[in-house]
Amino acid sequence: MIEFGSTSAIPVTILTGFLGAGKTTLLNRILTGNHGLRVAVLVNDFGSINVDADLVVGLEDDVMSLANGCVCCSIRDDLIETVEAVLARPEKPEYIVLEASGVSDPSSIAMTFTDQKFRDMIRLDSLMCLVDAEQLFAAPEQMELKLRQIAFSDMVILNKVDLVDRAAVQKVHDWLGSRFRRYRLVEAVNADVPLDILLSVGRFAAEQLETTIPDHHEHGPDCGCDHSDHSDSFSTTMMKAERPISLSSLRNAIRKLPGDVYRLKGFVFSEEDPDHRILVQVVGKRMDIARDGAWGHRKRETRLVAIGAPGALSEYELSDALLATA
Ligand SMILES: Nc1nc2c(ncn2[C@@H]2O[C@H](COP(=O)(O)OP(=O)(O)OP(=O)(O)O)[C@@H](O)[C@H]2O)c(=O)[nH]1
Repeated sequence: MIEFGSTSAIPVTILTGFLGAGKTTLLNRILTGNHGLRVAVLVNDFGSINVDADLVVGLEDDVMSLANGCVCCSIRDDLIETVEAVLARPEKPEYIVLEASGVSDPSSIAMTFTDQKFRDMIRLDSLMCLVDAEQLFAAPEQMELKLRQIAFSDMVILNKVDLVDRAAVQKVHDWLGSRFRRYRLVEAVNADVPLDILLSVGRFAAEQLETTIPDHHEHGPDCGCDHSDHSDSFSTTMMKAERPISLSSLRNAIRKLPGDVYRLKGFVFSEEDPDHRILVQVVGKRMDIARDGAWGHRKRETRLVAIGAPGALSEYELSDALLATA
């Protein structure tokens, strides 16, 4: 049985959910919310560029970035060291929020936070899972992971309900209801949920980690293999370019990406608007390309990261696809 820390322990909220479900969006809501807490933020991106850390509002120097791996496995030690560093700060945080990578298994992360080592210092408050109402049934080969992310959480935020009709929302409810005996769910648009169901709710219960994962008939029963570093299920590819690229060509190239590229995100130095950073967000087949702030003192360059099935895209193919047409 896992023991909880003392009541003076710093609460921790973990945000989990599949790639692109809305974790950073929720994190930003928490950070801009009216709670008056000194929050330490840990952001984990599976790819080698931590785009998310760059998108966290107003805390440029205060975000602890964990990139190039997943905190549930390959860079778990980095997570432990980062938590130790946060706890050693002269001005201790009053709250810790971790945005896990979209490929992570939350049970392993929860175990890090409930470890004896941190017993009196931190207390796992809640493990929240963002679910993308539009994309939940996309990439059925990843359903086992999506189920694990939901199963180990104490709250599901069914996000992006603006992108689907009520019948599709009901389909998600029915699907969850047929797999989980009990679950808590709140629907949201842009992860807009009340702060009082997010922070210091004390919902996490150690029993969550003993949950059995429902069968996922979409892809047969659990294969039982070792998902130790996700390399058997995911690959990540990065692209950097210093010369400006054409946005219209980029749009065309993105439309042609293979279907097993689940996520593409990053910043573009564009021909059309060279003074502003362009933010690219691709989740499944949905693409959003929008003007971000001025480059200011930042280096003008394109940095994009793609995550997909193993071998979905080589570095060469990504650069070729995105630059050849520039
Ligand atoms: N239409 C719509 N878009 C949303 C909503 N929530 C988030 N988005 C968009 O979805 C994209 C992905 O959102 P993020 O918050 O970056 O998702 P994430 O889970 O942090 O992504 P990863 O860290 O890459 O796994 C962004 O373009 C968001 O603006 C929503 O409720 N509705």
